[in-house]
Amino acid sequence: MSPAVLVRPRPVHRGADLLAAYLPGSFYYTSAHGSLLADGVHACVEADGGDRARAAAAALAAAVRAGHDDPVVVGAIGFRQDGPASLVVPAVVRRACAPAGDGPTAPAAVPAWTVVPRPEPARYADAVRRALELIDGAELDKVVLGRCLDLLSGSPVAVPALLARLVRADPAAHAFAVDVSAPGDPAPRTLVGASPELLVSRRGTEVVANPLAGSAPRVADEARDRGRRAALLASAKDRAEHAHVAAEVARVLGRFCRELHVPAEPTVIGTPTMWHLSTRITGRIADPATSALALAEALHPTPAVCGVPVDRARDAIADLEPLDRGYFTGLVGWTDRHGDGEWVVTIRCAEVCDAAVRLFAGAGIVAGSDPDAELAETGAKFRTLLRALGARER
Ligand SMILES: C=C(O[C@H]1C=CC=C(C(=O)O)[C@@H]1O)C(=O)O
Repeated sequence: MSPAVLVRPRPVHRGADLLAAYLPGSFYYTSAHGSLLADGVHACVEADGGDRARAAAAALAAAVRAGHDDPVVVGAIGFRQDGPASLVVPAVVRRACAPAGDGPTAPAAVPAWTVVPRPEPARYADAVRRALELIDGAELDKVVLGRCLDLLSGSPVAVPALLARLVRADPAAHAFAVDVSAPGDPAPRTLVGASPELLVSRRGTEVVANPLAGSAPRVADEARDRGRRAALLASAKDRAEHAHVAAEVARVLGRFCRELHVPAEPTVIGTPTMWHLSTRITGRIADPATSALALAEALHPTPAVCGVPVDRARDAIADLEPLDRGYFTGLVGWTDRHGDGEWVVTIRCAEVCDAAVRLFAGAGIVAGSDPDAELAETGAKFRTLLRALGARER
């Protein structure tokens, strides 16, 4: 007689089905490694002001004791340590090994959007000038300054259709949708985006981070587009901007890894809208108790979203950016009870609440940055979301 089946095979879903099943309130995440759709709340993970990795590990252990057979912590953490966070152990998690893949996507309806830049573009360029003064005065080496676009439509935004367009537009991106509703919100609030930047992943002992910094907007003409890519790779200013991030990510991961491979030179990766300098760093974790979320918390905020030195950059951001970033430039992802997981930098994203959408884009400022070019770069970064929303590009 054949032995009893002790392990029930976990249902494996199709990536496209998980995307189709997403509804606001769920957590959705997809990358080249697969997709995850999570529903309901088994437990909230609370950790005021940090050590969320420890709180997540405790919540996962409690979920196992309560009989949850495959608990995962999913969610988003804001830019500031004392900022917002939305982390839960969901009641139900469905996974697909493959990403969402191709599939039909209804073209974006073309609603009449009212668009308000915050701050005004000229004020953003002024803030970049002031950051350059701080850099000239040797107070800072790098700071990332962001700006927002507030869009208002005549009717509520269909978040599932927006998410599907983001996933289909760039299957290589890490696309996500997270419920970030807060008390006082007039309607459910969703953080939705397609980040090109892997903060860190851990699978077994393998650790991967893929910092990006140093960017050029893409153009339709192929020859000019190739020229921009080559110019980015040759740009001393962009290489310096990138080196800060790669060095800091390598330094932090070096504390946790027994092997670390850091390529000496950046490469260029492309999204449909941008070229970016990229360094793929790989390592082997020294202590298996260090979870993907613990690594992510140690790395955040990297100089891809904050700056160097980090405390002065934080102060400069607080002084020079008129809006609180909230979840923008934080992290989104998941971690499981084995410590495996994947966390991305919360960029190329928007918060959607009923008919209102806030987009965020930032750019790294270093010696040699040009305020108008940084304004144009942030404008180009908005295109990921503007295209998916069917709004006019700016
Ligand atoms: C802060 C953003 O991008 C960061 C990540 C990649 C490249 C960046 C840059 O070239 O400035 C930024 O550091 C954003 O897209 O909003």
